[in-house]
Amino acid sequence: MPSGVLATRAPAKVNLTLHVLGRRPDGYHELESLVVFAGAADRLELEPGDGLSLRIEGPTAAAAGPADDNLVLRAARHLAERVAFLRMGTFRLTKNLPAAAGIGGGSSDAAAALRLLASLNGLPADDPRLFDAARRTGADVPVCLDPRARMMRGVGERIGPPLDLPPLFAVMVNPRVSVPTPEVFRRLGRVPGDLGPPDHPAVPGRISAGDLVSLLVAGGRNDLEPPAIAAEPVIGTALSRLRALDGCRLARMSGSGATVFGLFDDCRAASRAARALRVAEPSWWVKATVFR
Ligand SMILES: C[C@](O)(CO)[C@H](O)COP(=O)(O)OP(=O)(O)OC[C@H]1O[C@@H](n2ccc(N)nc2=O)[C@H](O)[C@@H]1O
Ligand SMILES: Nc1ncnc2c1ncn2[C@@H]1O[C@H](COP(=O)(O)OP(=O)(O)OP(=O)(O)O)[C@@H](O)[C@H]1O
Repeated sequence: MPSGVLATRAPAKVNLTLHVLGRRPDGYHELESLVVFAGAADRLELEPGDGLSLRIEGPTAAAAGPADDNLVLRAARHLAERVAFLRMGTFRLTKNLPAAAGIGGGSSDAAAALRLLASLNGLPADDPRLFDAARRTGADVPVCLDPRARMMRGVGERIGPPLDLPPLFAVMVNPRVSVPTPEVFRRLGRVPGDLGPPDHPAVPGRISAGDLVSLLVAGGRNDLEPPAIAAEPVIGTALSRLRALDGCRLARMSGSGATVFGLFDDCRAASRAARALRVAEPSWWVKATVFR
């Protein structure tokens, strides 16, 4: 068993598509989503020891709220309820990603905590108790457990096999507004029980970046974009700004927003676009990155 400090990255989750099929009788929404992970990430360390505690630092630490309520601790407690004599310790979270931003920052941190606890306690990555604890922590946590491109269905509990997608060169933009996920779903106005049929295009196991972008443009969408823009019109402005940049092939919102992303042909085009946007909107969070 490891005894030194353990560390892992908690990458941003990006919904390249987000189809809402309808609302289940329990109020949650049934989804189909192609999920990828960005180079942009938080970092989580675990120093094994007595008890369970968390220190948060980094540029977006304040937005993550009080430590006691943090999804890292909530995930650890859910796992401790399922695994007897779970070894824990002190977590140190370096928060770089914007919070309540549609990029699953908290969910990815929670999944990272479960990975570190699994490794400290010698639990196999496919231990069902890890998945159960992830589900209990939040809808986006299961897909973040093994952060690789996949289809996610149901309310996030039906995870497809990893997809071998080409790297996508992207610019992520957060116009510094936060939109609570429940409010965006509420504004969608779906009635419980009205479930439409699945309509997401099949994503081939191997596909070129050009074909993938064409598939996303022709057959994909984010159904939460209109209600999120209604709540925070600046999201619409951020999308228009991205679309107007040289070489932007697709601009779309991730999750329930407010983060939006643009896809570009190569790393240079993405870096150039990010620089231009930072000059035009110095107060926005702008990050050139790669999605995998
Ligand atoms: C929109 C996505 O980000 C897409 O990846 C996720 O579905 C949201 O995942 P999350 O933030 O982990 O969501 P949770 O914290 O579990 O749920 C927050 C709230 O969002 C709403 N919610 C969430 C997921 C879902 N499939 N249907 C919902 O209606 C519910 O009102 C819920 O109370
Ligand atoms: N580790 C964490 N990082 C960020 N926010 C956290 C964390 N733990 C708890 N929170 C709380 O959770 C709320 C949602 O944060 P998070 O960044 O996970 O949202 P999100 O990016 O919209 O997630 P999703 O894409 O899964 O809907 C925040 O308002 C914050 O108060």
